[in-house]
Amino acid sequence: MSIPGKTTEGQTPALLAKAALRRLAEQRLEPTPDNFRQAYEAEGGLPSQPAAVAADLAERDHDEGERWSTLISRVVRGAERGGRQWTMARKKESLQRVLEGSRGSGTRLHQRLGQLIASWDSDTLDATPLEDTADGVPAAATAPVASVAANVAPDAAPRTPAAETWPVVASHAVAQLGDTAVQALQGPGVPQAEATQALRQALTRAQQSAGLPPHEVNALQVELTQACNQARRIIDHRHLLTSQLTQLVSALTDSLVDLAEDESWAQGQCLAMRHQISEGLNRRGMDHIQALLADTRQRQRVLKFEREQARQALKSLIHQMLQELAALGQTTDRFQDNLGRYADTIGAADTLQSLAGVVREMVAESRAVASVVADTQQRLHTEHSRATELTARVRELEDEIRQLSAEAATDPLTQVANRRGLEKAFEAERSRVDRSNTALVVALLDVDNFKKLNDQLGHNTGDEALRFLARRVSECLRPVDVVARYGGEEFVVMLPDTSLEEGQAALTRLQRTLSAEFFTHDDKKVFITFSAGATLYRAGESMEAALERADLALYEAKQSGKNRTCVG
Ligand SMILES: Nc1nc2c(ncn2[C@@H]2O[C@H](COP(=O)(O)OP(=O)(O)OP(=O)(O)O)[C@@H](O)[C@H]2O)c(=O)[nH]1
Repeated sequence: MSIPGKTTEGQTPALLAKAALRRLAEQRLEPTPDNFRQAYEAEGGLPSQPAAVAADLAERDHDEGERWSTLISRVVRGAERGGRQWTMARKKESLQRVLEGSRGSGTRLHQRLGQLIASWDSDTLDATPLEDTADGVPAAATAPVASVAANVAPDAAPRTPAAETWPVVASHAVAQLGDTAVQALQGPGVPQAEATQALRQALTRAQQSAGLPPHEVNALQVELTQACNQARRIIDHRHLLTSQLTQLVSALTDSLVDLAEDESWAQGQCLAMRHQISEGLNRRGMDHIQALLADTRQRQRVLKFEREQARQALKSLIHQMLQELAALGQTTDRFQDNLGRYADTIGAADTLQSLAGVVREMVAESRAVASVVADTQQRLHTEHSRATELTARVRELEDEIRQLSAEAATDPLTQVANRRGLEKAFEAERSRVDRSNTALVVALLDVDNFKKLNDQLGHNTGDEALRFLARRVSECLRPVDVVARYGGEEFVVMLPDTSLEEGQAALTRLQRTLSAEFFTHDDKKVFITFSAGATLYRAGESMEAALERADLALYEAKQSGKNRTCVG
């Protein structure tokens, strides 16, 4: 610090120093060298900045001017240069935002302008052609625009600077999307392995791309686009295969009808399969149809075995009867022969005694023949009854097997109608409503907290709960009402000739009844409730349309506390 020897007012340096210390004390400032110098200069009426400081400031000012003029030249050049992603309008808009968002700080303004220009610089006209997104913005432009927009957004509530968050989010997104794509590509085959490897490599390079020069960024973008196109081709191909597979299964179900031993057996199952396929491939539907087919197959196998046994028994019975008849024939033939012999003997008999002997023989033999005939008759009668029984059983079994096709319309677990049965019933109800112009309530029922029940008491108890519910609903409603399992823990109920208010009241009554009951499973008492949504069928609409409204009402019932019926 330089202290001048004498002031203009003739005060000595010692006096000035004392006055400076007093000033510091009055202003409660610490006696640091800078504070003391300023107080000393103030007391002495000296210029407040020494020449060295002024020179220093002038130098800094010059540097600052240089820095800004370089930056502004870059802004001007950048603004004049065309770009693929950074259009003129976008550049103008971003520049505006940077200026508005950094008004309070020159340093920040400088820094953000620098970032913005760097982003413009990385956008060159020879970049790889990009695919347009639906809203017309080039897909690859989204990332830089988003990142810069985030960087230059005006400050609002305190938040982490976008420049710090964006790389973290982007890196996370790349990792997650990469994993998802790689998983989607999984499968045997060289193309899959190649596409997976290409995608992995491109993504790894993308994650390490921070600070790459513009031309390398462009190369990386090309690599990423190629890897994604390769992956997309494989996934598209998979979609195609799935739809072809669906068509194939559909064609197979048709030909199964022709190949089946008895058309009606296969027909029901094939119709159920075809119906399921037409509804689209979903996991629940596929599980359902597989269970249905497995159950039907198993029951048919048992019935066919029984029928075969009955047929065999009938065959051996008929064989036995033929033997009996043959044996009888032999006996009667022999008797016939003997009768001729007896006639000769009687003709030649010359004494009463010899005549009596022949007659005795004849009577004995005819008694024996009569007894054989009676026995045979008795046996044939018994065998005939047995054969009649067996024939009836074979017919019965064949009827049962045939009936299994009808059971493709019945849910094997709950024994109420399944979807196919429901559709049939709906068609019948619909034409009845159209004919008689009466009201039809369509309701969707859903067991409450069923997942919890399954989790806590086991899947078997869950199945039992569904059986119990289906039984109780069927018992409590009128015989004309239709109950069907819609899938999982959902049931559809159709109440013909019923107003919406009556339908709601009936379902609410059912809910109260059920709330007071329980079923036992493995010695445990199990209580279940259900929520319902009901709607009035509107003439001409599809079942799905009515169920959609019922579903909305069901949602309301669930949301408003469950175990209740809402209408929609
Ligand atoms: N035991 C058994 N469970 C089934 C069957 N079909 C579906 N489920 C189960 O039913 C449960 C349905 O659960 P969610 O859809 O979450 O419904 P929730 O637990 O009843 O909940 P809320 O409907 O909101 O009351 C799932 O756990 C399914 O696995 C079935 O045939 N048997």
